[in-house]
Amino acid sequence: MMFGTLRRTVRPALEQAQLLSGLRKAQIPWRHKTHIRACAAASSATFRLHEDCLELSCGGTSMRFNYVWLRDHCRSASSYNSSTNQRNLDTGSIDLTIRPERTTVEDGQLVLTWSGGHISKYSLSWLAENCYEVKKQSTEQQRILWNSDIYKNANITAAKWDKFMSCDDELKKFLQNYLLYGIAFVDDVPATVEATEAVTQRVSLIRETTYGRMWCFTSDFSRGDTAYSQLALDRHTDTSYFQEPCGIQVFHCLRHEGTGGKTLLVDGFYAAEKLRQESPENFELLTRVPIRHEYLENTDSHQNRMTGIGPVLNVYPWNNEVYLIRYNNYDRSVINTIPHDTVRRWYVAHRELTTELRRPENELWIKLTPGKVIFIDNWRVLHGRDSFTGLRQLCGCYLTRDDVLSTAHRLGL
Ligand SMILES: C[N+](C)(C)CCCC[C@H](N)C(=O)O
Ligand SMILES: O=C(O)CCC(=O)C(=O)O
Ligand SMILES: [Fe+2]
Repeated sequence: MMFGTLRRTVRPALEQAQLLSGLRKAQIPWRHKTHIRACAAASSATFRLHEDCLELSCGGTSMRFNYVWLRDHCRSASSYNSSTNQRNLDTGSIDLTIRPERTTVEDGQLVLTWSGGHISKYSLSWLAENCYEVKKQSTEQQRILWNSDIYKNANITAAKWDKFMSCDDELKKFLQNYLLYGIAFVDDVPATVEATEAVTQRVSLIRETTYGRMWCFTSDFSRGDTAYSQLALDRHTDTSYFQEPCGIQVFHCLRHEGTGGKTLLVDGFYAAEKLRQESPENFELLTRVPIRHEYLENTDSHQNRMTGIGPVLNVYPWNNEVYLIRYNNYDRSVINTIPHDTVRRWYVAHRELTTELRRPENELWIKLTPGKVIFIDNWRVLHGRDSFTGLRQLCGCYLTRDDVLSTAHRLGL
């Protein structure tokens, strides 16, 4: 997370643990466990000063804090502006061999006195929430991974247009579903581009791309891409050719007079976790090999040339949690950044992931009808469609993930 960009209060560690235990565990077969000990609530702790770090033991957890880190994270008024949530301290001026002259634990706080007299105080709960030892065992985002049965049995209700547009609680419930499952619906939306735009703006900012801000498309080959045909599209994520693929895709079927055209949804993280369990080496390879995706369009009215580079599975290095899947066999470009033997192993790993993604029990098929707007987490859930006949008109747009998460955090999620 970039300093200064993300200004939000961090959910207290214990609250996060409670949220986790409140989820139905049986539905999250491959969720990483969060082990947050009672430390956050503890008012006392013992410490030891090592050569390059302070070791704090509280509530059965041992945490190690580097001395420069401690000085850098001082929350005193001169070091940190708590009204803008930004650092005042010049990190470049900290002596890299700094050590505290005096160390005490009083009233649930670690108190350090540095040479020169500056005093830093850290609450034990803040330290517990922010130490590596806890972070490496927790997830950044709680999710319920699903296959078709799990999703259907969860009986998630769609938000309703009227309530959604006026009531923050309805928006919050919708976003909670979106965060947990990677898909969420709003029903009874007027079948117009304007209403679709309004429903989207209730969530966050629209991300303009080469396809426009709000787009409306049909099988007219108006763009150089298979989406603009009547052909079936296998499961994929969109805009994998962006350095930062769009976070969310919104679809609203305004009209369909014909057959077919059902929407396919697959939880990419469910498949990825299966792969991790069954072939850790193949999973690991897909997190390491950089893959290029490309959008090359050269028609009379549109010239585009875009390239995005990144592995199929993106994981946070400290806890191995998957946070983004790039999977688009149509737009995947030439593989030329790895030697031939790694290429061979990559195809094996990719095949295994493909097998998981294609298991019929993992497929959720939905017929989008006028009035039903779907929001898809394009970093997690793959979409596709059945071939179709007749006039079929879809409108929608993309959103950036950061903006949507920010709305969710504002609502306390
Ligand atoms: C959604 N909309 C029709 C506007 C664009 C479709 C983009 C298709 C592209 N192959 C991709 O997967 O990113
Ligand atoms: O036509 C559809 O249902 C979806 C097509 C598609 O994958 C897209 O527009 O991104
Ligand atoms: Fe797509």
